Amino acid sequence: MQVRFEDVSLSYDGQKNVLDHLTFTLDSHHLVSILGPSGCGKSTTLFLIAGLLRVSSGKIYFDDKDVTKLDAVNRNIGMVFQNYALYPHLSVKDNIAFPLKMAGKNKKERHQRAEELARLVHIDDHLEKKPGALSGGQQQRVAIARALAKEPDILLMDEPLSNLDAKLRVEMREEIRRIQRETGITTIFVTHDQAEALSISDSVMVLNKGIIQQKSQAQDLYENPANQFVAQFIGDPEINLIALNDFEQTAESKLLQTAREKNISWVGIRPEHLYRQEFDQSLIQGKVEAIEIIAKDRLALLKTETGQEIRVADLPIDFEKGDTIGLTCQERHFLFFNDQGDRVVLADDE
Ligand SMILES: Nc1ncnc2c1ncn2[C@@H]1O[C@H](COP(=O)(O)OP(=O)(O)OP(=O)(O)O)[C@@H](O)[C@H]1O
Repeated sequence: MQVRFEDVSLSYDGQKNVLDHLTFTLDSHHLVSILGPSGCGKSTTLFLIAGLLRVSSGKIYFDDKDVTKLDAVNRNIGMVFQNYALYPHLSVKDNIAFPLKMAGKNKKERHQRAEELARLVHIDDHLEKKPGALSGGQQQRVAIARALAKEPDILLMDEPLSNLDAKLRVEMREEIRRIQRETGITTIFVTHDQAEALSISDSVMVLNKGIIQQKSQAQDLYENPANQFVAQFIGDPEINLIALNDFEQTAESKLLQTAREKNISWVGIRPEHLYRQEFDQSLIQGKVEAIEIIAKDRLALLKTETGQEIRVADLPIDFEKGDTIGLTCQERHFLFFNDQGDRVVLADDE
């Protein structure tokens, strides 16, 4: 089922738009993440799709059907929340079967379907247990199975992995991907965690302050951010935004000269794209302020003479704190931004 917003705005107080004229299409049978910082409007978007909130203006379509005014119960949606929301007094099997009971299905049918779904989410060894006897990851498996019980057209997941520890989060995100692929159900996954969104989604919609910043495939967000916000939000450690004036002019190329002519203010360079270079050929020089080595990750923090901080990742640490070193980067990795934070693609930059 395709989900389409047409110029949708939502205001909780009748004054300020929490979602501001959103227009987007989420493709059928895809897993799409809505990603953004806290308070950007992710859950609000999800609740509008679910029919738990009403738009202030605009229209929502499921395929060609206008569902803007349709109640939640008539939208055929499955929902999974952060806190699982299972019934503690019911067994795993009865939790999964509960929506079918409400729909008046007979016991045999209910149990058959619950067992089938339990197998799908790999919880079939625990059918008779109560939720309290399960781990967080197992409880979330039950919640997913329950959400799928009525064969919804769309599965909505609101930060479903936030309550799990780091290792389990990684395991469960792979599981969600697998379950989505096996069922083919259109899934909309809300998260503030970029690694989560980038790793499991067919496409990612980045929101900030109720406005869509970019909607594209994960790798594209990293390689081709539409603006400074996306460039800074995607990528860990965060991208360096270096004032063009901070570059050493001795090694300046034609591309950087063009950038100056086009009034580029900032050059974005990802920490992993910087490497060491002799002073006379380096783009930028800085004093090493800190070196951080955590397992396989190596990170250095430098400061230029003008006080600009530069993060460098994945480089051989053949220098010490206090050393001044030269750095450079291949031009194909430059990302140019103007003063308004918009991306500017220079002809030579293609
Ligand atoms: N019921 C409400 N009444 C008034 N304002 C609300 C209500 N729910 C959310 N908001 C506000 O709307 C904005 C968007 O909230 P929303 O919960 O959609 O953001 P979010 O991106 O899901 O954030 P988080 O990741 O923190 O859950 C926030 O500024 C929030 O304070």
